[in-house]
Amino acid sequence: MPIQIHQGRNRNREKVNITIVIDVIRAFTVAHYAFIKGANRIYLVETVEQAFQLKNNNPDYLLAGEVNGYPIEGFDLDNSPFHIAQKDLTGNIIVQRTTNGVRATLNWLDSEHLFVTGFSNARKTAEFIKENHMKEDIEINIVASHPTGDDDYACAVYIKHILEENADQISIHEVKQRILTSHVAERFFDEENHEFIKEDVLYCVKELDTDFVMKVNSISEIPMIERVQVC
Ligand SMILES: O=C(O)[C@H](CS(=O)(=O)O)OP(=O)(O)O
Ligand SMILES: [Mg+2]
Repeated sequence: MPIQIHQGRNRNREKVNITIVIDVIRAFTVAHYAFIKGANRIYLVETVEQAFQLKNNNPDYLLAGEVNGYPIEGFDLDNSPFHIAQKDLTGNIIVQRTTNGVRATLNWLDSEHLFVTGFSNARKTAEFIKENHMKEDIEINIVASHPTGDDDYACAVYIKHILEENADQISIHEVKQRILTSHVAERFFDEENHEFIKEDVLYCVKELDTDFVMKVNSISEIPMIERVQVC
């Protein structure tokens, strides 16, 4: 059961059975909260233009995301888990465009099973895969989507430990510390920088006990994240 960790949003290898794309700060923490707040599905798009095109054809869709971390003019939502957590998104369809998490995911659509997660749903995702997909010869690819950020990499190592059944050898406190002290987190703690709020990173390190995982439906015309219930 080879499990490899790959860092960065670009693709480096052939098709695998299972890919888990991680974006802790902040895209897939946002996605997790969006489902908690009632979102129905999340379409993934590469560009801002594609997002606007979808909205033109479907005015009810909510556009969410960022470019290099900054909110996008004309979008309904930014890339803040803290802000998303204040919304009621019951039944809403979201279109997400982000720099790392979404773009990395779009590079792995040919995986037999493709999951996305932040830290908030990492354990649940790893346990779901362990229970439902583990076979001797299965190849698992864990993608830490930020090209240099230790937030995603630390979470990838955490997931790998759970999948390999040696979670007791990793300290969850250390994983959280690595996220909090990653260079990606820095600007959220900079009090001079009003574009970024520390609450976001604090939300990103909260492990939540929810009853679903986030799986990508890649045969849909536009790839989308769906909520898969865990028994
Ligand atoms: O908005 C974010 O937190 C980041 C921005 S970036 O990594 O600094 O470009 O995007 P994400 O795709 O959520 O990592
Ligand atoms: Mg990120």
